Amino acid sequence: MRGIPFAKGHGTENDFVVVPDPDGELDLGARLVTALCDRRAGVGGDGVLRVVRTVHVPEVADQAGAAEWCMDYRNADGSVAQMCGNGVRVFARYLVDAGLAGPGDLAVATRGGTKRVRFEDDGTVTVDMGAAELPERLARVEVSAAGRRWPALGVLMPNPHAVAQVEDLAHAGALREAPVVGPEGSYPEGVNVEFVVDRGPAHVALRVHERGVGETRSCGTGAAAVLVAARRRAGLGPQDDERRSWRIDVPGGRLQGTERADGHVDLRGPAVLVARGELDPEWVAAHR
Ligand SMILES: N[C@@H](CCC[C@H](N)C(=O)O)C(=O)O
Repeated sequence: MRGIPFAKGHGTENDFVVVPDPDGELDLGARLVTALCDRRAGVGGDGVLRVVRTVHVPEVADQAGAAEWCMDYRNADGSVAQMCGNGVRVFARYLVDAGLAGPGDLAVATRGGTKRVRFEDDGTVTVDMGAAELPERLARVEVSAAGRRWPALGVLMPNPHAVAQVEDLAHAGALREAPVVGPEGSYPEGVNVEFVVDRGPAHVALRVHERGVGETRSCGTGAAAVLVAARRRAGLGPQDDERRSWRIDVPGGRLQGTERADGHVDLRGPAVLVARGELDPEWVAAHR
């Protein structure tokens, strides 16, 4: 029996198992996703990126005219999320590397809408992440971790984030458990939490605890949410030209975010393919 192909990649050390399934034939249940992401008994990753033609994914099939390929993203616990900002760069890199797309700009369908991707001359990849939403009901949430509590800003990118400005990233503690975000019920579908410190003008650093994963080395949608929160904190809106571009340091590297006048955030960063291989079909069958 032939093995099922896969690749392994990362963007600022937010790592993914990439599983090509062009015609939507793979039964990618939560059990298999969890097993693939297991760092000891599986391939290991923060999530899975299924590479599938958009027409075969009913939730996003309306994007098929704009984007041939859909990034079907799953968190390491098997849950589904709207978008993955680091994942979409790795996904685009995979499409080109596998000959499924040309090397020019391309569009990727996601549950969070169609994303435009651009390959830069220096090898980095820029993604139009769309515009952040800052709902009034999430304007004053609160994050608690390691015995401390901070006010936070809720940002939808479009997946849910709570951004807390802290004095020291170490104050968030070990982050082995999810930070508590209140008031209770603010995020009925769970939340990604970013802890942020200022590093200088238009320069921040963050740590993140991701919904469905735990602490990760980077989060692209989180970085975009942090950029928007930082600009708003500085009194800057999308129309303000001052400090549009920010350096965003994450534990796994550096991202660059730019808020455009239309409110969209362009996020630029690395996209690395590390390995290709075949999954043992018997192992896959045992984890369905
Ligand atoms: N690491 C991702 C975000 C992945 C989804 C997130 N855990 C969620 O459930 O919303 C990124 O780079 O954006």
